[in-house]
Amino acid sequence: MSETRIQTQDDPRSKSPIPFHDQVECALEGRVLLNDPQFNKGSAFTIEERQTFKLNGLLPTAIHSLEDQTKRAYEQYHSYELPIAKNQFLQSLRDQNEVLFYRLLSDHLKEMLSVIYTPTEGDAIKLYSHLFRRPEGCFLDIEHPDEVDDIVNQCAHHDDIDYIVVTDGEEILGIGDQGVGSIGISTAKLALMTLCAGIYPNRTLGVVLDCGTDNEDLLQDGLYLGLRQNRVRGARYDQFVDIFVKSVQKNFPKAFLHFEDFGLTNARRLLEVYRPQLPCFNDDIQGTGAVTLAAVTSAAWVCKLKLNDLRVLIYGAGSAGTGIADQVRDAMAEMGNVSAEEAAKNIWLVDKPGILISSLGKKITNGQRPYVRSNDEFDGVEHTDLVQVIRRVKPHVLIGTSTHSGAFTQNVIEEITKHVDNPIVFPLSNPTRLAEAQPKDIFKWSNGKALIATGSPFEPVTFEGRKYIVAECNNAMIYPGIGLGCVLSRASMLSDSMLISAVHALAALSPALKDADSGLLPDVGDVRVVSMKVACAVVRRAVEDGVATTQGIPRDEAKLEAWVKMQMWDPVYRPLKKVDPAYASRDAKGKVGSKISQ
Ligand SMILES: NC(=O)C1=CN([C@@H]2O[C@H](COP(=O)(O)OP(=O)(O)OC[C@H]3O[C@@H](n4cnc5c(N)ncnc54)[C@H](O)[C@@H]3O)[C@@H](O)[C@H]2O)C=CC1
Ligand SMILES: CC(=O)C(=O)O
Ligand SMILES: [Mg+2]
Repeated sequence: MSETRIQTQDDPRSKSPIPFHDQVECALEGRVLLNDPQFNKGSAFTIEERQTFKLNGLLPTAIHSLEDQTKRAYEQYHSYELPIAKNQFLQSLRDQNEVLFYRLLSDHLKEMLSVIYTPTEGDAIKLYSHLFRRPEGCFLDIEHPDEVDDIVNQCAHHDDIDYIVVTDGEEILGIGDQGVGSIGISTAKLALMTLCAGIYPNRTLGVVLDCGTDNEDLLQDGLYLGLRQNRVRGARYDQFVDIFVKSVQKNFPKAFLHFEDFGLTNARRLLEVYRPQLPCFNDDIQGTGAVTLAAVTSAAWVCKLKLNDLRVLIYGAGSAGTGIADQVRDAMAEMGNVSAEEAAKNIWLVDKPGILISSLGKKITNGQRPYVRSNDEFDGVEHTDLVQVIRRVKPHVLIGTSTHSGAFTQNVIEEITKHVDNPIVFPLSNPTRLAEAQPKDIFKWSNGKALIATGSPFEPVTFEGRKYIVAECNNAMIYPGIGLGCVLSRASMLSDSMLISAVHALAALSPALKDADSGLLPDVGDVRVVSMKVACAVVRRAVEDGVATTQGIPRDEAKLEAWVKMQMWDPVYRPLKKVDPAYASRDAKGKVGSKISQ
């Protein structure tokens, strides 16, 4: 939306990278206005607005508040039984009235998060070509690279885009290659950016790079909406991604680029290529690494152990697994004042071939290489037998990022419990059905000793009358705050130290610091406050690292918090100001002509 700014020179808002919003300029009227989710207020349009924007006769007489509308929408939400139907209801609300959509979700975040994110969004992505009604986001296909630049520019609502999520759809939320339907992960991650961190919804862009799909079910599906061909790989793929990134740099030089759910062969490689070139981030590698390190840090406090004394075993050494390994290694190195190589000795990786040892040679990926062990260390051990590996390593921490449902068996949990007082066990694979173990089983098999966090939400567990809150260790707890911090500081890059600052800020909010059974990470219902605190830590570190380009960022802690909060978008209706279409900025016009909806 285009905002009218009313400021004095001393107003702290004059130094804000995100414009302040007293009023919203709008050039639309009549049905076109009602059909635009960005401006539509439905029954909440005032008498004056109904007159000014030619809405009389297009709405029932009564004027309702946003609170009334939220009540009605909540009732409607509950008239659907299946999570996927609830997901589709919320999607249609988002298509109709953006403020109401975000308000409903903000008021019921804990209840609805699993419906708009993992696991239900994974089902919606899988069914995308069958449930499709209205496009949302930006679709770029590898057969038309010369159109990328124009489309990227046209798809944006606003000339100033703050945050872009892009996926190529190869490894979606633990359910593999989902082709063009993966647009749903970009738009879902953006919805969370707005909900959890107050990023302005119209200053975001969700993108899918349609490079084909290797998912046979999709290729055989007559209703499939993407490119019906196998994935393009190699030089042509790299060129296509590069054209997209260059287009982002050209059209939206201030934007932060978030890579999501790229496949194993590309995720880390692309991050390494683009990290020095523009402010960007891979959520599955860095976001997952950061949130997991925060949960491990908080578990170490509970166990009264130092982080760098922990032995960590990671099962499933792909993007998420190696991202966690890197983050934990770097934190251990910093804390112990030792080299990364030395710190890596505390981390063991297991993948399909079993424990990663040097004789695996070319099967080892670049991301796994720092953690490869000598063959001798595992002499006499069946390399693919997790129980035997645990017997040899005696880990304090066991993390699952494998998509191998049930891999943490009773024998596995009993074995780890033999060697340490409180095993730290995180089955992080999504969706729920792919978790490496059920928290209630881990708790029972460890005699209530385990400290547990999961990738998808789980109910609290009980053992002998004791109730234990299972923390949701999902990157959604941290990437919104990191993203907000980068956007507000207009950081030229996301440095490693900014990530570590984000981790410390999150870990410091752990409820387990006060009560060991109350969860290793804050409750998802508190994520907005968490994001604000994480953003402050990221902004502060960006200034210290000299990568912040925003001028006049407050140094004082309380002022910094106020400055961050002030720039977070809230789902409330703002007065609409009529502007002449001929003079309106692009965002005041809403979607026009052939623009793809966002
Ligand atoms: N909780 C969170 O915040 C996050 C969770 N995840 C979840 O982690 C899982 C993995 O995601 P990515 O790392 O992106 O995928 P990926 O494909 O990059 O990595 C998966 C790894 O697990 C390995 N693997 C598969 N089956 C195995 C088995 N039976 N034994 C040992 N290793 C096995 C694969 O070879 C691969 O190296 C997914 O379920 C995903 O949803 C991913 C990102 C964030
Ligand atoms: C949470 C997430 O990013 C994933 O499962 O891929
Ligand atoms: Mg992901």
